[in-house]
Amino acid sequence: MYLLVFAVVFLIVFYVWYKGSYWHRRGVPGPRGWPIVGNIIEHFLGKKTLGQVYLDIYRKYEDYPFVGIFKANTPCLLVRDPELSHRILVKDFKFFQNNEIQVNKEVDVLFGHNPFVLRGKEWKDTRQMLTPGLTSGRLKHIFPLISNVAKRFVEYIENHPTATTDGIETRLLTKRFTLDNVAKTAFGIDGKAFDSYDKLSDFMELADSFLTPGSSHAIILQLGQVFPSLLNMFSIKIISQNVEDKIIAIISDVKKYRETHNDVYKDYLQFLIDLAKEHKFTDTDVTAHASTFFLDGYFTSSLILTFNLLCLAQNPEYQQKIREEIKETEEKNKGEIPYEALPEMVWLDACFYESFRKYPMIEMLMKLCTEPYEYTCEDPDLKNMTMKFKKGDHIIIPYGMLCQDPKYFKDPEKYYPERMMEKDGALNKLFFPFGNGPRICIGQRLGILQIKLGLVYLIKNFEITTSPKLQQPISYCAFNFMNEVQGGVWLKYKKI
Ligand code: HEM
Repeated sequence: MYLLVFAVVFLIVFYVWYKGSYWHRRGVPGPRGWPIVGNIIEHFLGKKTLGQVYLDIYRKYEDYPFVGIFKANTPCLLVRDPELSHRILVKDFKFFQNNEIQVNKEVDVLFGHNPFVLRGKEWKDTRQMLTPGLTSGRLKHIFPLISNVAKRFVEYIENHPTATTDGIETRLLTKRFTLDNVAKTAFGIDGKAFDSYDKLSDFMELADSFLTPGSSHAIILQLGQVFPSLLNMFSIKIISQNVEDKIIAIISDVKKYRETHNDVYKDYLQFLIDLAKEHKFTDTDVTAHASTFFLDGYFTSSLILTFNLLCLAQNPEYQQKIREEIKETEEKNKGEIPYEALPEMVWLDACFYESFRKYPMIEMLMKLCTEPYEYTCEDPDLKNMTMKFKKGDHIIIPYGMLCQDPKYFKDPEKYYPERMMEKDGALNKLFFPFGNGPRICIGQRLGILQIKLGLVYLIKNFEITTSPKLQQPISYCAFNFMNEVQGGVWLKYKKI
């Protein structure tokens, strides 16, 4: 009996030691991992986001090009050397083609068609097929639709009962704007997001169930992030059947309407309907691709717009610089801000990217090694070490951590848009808010367009300040895929 107990205890201890020493056995430095929780106990306890836990480790190992850590029971390599990140995303992408998250397309029909979760040839073909729907030429047609939504956005704030008193919770406010944009441009319907001050329209309710902190979708997505094989292993759907059915029904109705009316449409849905004829898609396929636009276009852009407004409310001198730039641009363009003028607005551009840096939407990109690869660090500031990647290795690209590293961004806590005006300031090896390389965000032009247009309309019409209801310094909700502000972002809007 004693022998049996001893053998069991020995096996458990050996197992714990063996699992926990995984990276040491591969010659990679890093903290020891504990059973089940790995190195992310603070995340499980709700004290920190996953990104904040990684940031602590990133800072602790400042001389190393990479660190071996454990995300619960999954060993992951936290890359610190920006050159290695660049090689993984861009130069040597063929060795690291897949994102970590895996979704069963048969089970999760809508999310499963998103290029972000697709792999191999299917990813390549889908991406190639969808990209022409988001070119600059197509966006020019979408521009007037978004401008109209932006006008309603302004009216909504003008009449908002608490705009100048308690302020408006701006995370929800910006979601109203991007939801109406997405409803119009991807679904061809009116999202009715600005119809009420306290209630959500049906479409908004549907959309808000995705990814909103605490919602079942958000929790499942977060679980999928911590335990990457879980979704696939147990055939768990991120988008519930109920939501899926409703979205499919909306698209089928719009499609039927268009088939019986001869009007000309130039939106993204029409691009998909035309594509469907060529590729013999079902309604479900069309809906799935429209949902990619919906999921990726609605949530991300509203979050970035919120952070932009927060930064400008905290730094009114930059708000004023953008206001003057809007005036100058309008004077040159007969009182209008045309599509072509947006990229030329240098203060708008610098403030946009600096907000992105100061408040990263996500802390990291998760990648998988798809073919063995070897890398030797040659940065004189980091240890001269070699990493031998194996197929299946999980990799953390520390996008948000680089943004907060004083080695690369002086006084990272400071909001200083001028840094983005310096040569190569905005997009480079250290700063890649839309990812980089062959998997770079396909919707970045649309994201930039709707955020900048929203900013132009709001800054032109309102003086934006922080409300006493805003909890400062801000903190993030621990259990969320993206960085969501705890307690909301309360800002005041005074009509100019
Ligand atoms: C400001 C808004 C946005 C931000 C910050 C953003 C950011 C990102 C990031 C960081 C990635 C991962 C890139 C990588 O793995 O290297 C990504 C991928 C993607 N984004 Fe966006 N995005 C935004 C808006 C949009 C919009 C509006 C759409 C669609 C209309 C979109 C569609 C996608 C798709 C389909 C992918 C997957 C690409 C692939 O794996 O091939 N995004 N985005």
